[in-house]
Amino acid sequence: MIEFDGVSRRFSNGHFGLQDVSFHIPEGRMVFLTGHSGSGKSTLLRMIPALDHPTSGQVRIGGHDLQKMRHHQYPKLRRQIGVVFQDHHLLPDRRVYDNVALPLQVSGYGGKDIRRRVEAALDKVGLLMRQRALIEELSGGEQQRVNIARALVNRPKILLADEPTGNLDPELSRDIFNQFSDFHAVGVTVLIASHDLHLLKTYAVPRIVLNQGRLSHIEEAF
Ligand SMILES: Nc1ncnc2c1ncn2[C@@H]1O[C@H](COP(=O)(O)OP(=O)(O)OP(=O)(O)O)[C@@H](O)[C@H]1O
Repeated sequence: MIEFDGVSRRFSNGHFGLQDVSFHIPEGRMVFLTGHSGSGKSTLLRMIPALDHPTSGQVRIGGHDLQKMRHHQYPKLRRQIGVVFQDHHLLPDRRVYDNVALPLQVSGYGGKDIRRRVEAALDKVGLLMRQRALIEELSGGEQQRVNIARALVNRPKILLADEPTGNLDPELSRDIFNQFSDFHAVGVTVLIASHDLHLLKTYAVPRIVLNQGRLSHIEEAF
């Protein structure tokens, strides 16, 4: 499902964000991506929806070689991938509902379908009752849950999250990880970058460990 084959990313300043990284995540698996700050986690995640590209090596998603993909095919790829990235800002002066509906509007869904899907996604993250609230009225944890609902509303095959618990408190962080675990249970392939080792070790989930842009090792689930 997600395959990296000898992937390197060299930036214009000569620095390698990733160096010769290879792994394969089969469909329906949940995997953690760990490593110290600057080890290349975000660089790796950004390549999956083709937001960034390898300078050498291959990335294949669902059997499709991204290097051979044309720009006009990216929207189709991206519709299959839900992302919870730190820089995916919500619109603070718009309602929860509108923020979650946005990807469906972009994909051309009709009004009734949008309502059904948005409500289902908000229900999953426990925010159905807050759908009329403005984003700026929500707590940090609630906003993160809106982010997750927005990433899921297109029913993606893959869910990517980059430090999804940021500086949330431990209880909320666990809540959010449990939600990812639920999506994995219904067949979504889930890849989460996190350096919260304390939290990660409570889940029986394999880990890809990066060190200075290189794949250090893969730890199987205990
Ligand atoms: N556009 C860029 N130009 C030059 N160097 C970059 C660029 N983007 C990232 N880097 C460098 O590549 C390395 C990997 O960065 P990346 O953001 O992928 O790490 P990370 O593991 O996600 O870190 P963190 O946990 O702090 O978010 C870092 O040394 C970073 O400074």
